[in-house]
Amino acid sequence: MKRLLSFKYAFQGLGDLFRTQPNARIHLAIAVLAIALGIWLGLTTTEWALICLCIGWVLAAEAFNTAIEYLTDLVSPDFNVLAGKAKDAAAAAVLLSAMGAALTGLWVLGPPLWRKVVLFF
Ligand SMILES: Nc1ncnc2c1ncn2[C@@H]1O[C@H](COP(=O)(O)OP(=O)(O)OP(=O)(O)O)[C@@H](O)[C@H]1O
Repeated sequence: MKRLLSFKYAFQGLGDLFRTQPNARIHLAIAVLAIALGIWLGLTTTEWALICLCIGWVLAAEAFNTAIEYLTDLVSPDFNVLAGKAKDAAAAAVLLSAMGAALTGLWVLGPPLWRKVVLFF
């Protein structure tokens, strides 16, 4: 029962993430687009594994960033240089993960997409 409850709390966290964080919603929309493109392009198993890893990685970074923002606001509601640095570092983690995912997405989806475009014309 306790195990089941921890899943419930995790899903509560997911709900809060997508309700309160516009950036998480943007990343989710990009993930849905990448999955739709992947289905259309007929990716291989390995390519799907890379896309799934990237999606999980970026959304997890968003969740950690949100957790750090909440904790920072709790611990330091007033201006504090260290609080700012903590939030900036968390935001940098999201940026780095998104840049890695964007490059991987280009690498995996780019060539088959290009072939489709060339075949079309
Ligand atoms: N308590 C604070 N003390 C000092 N600087 C802060 C503090 N809170 C926020 N900042 C600065 O303002 C920036 C924006 O903080 P904010 O809490 O608005 O995050 P955000 O822009 O809403 O992030 P996200 O868009 O990822 O939700 C931080 O990255 C930090 O540089």
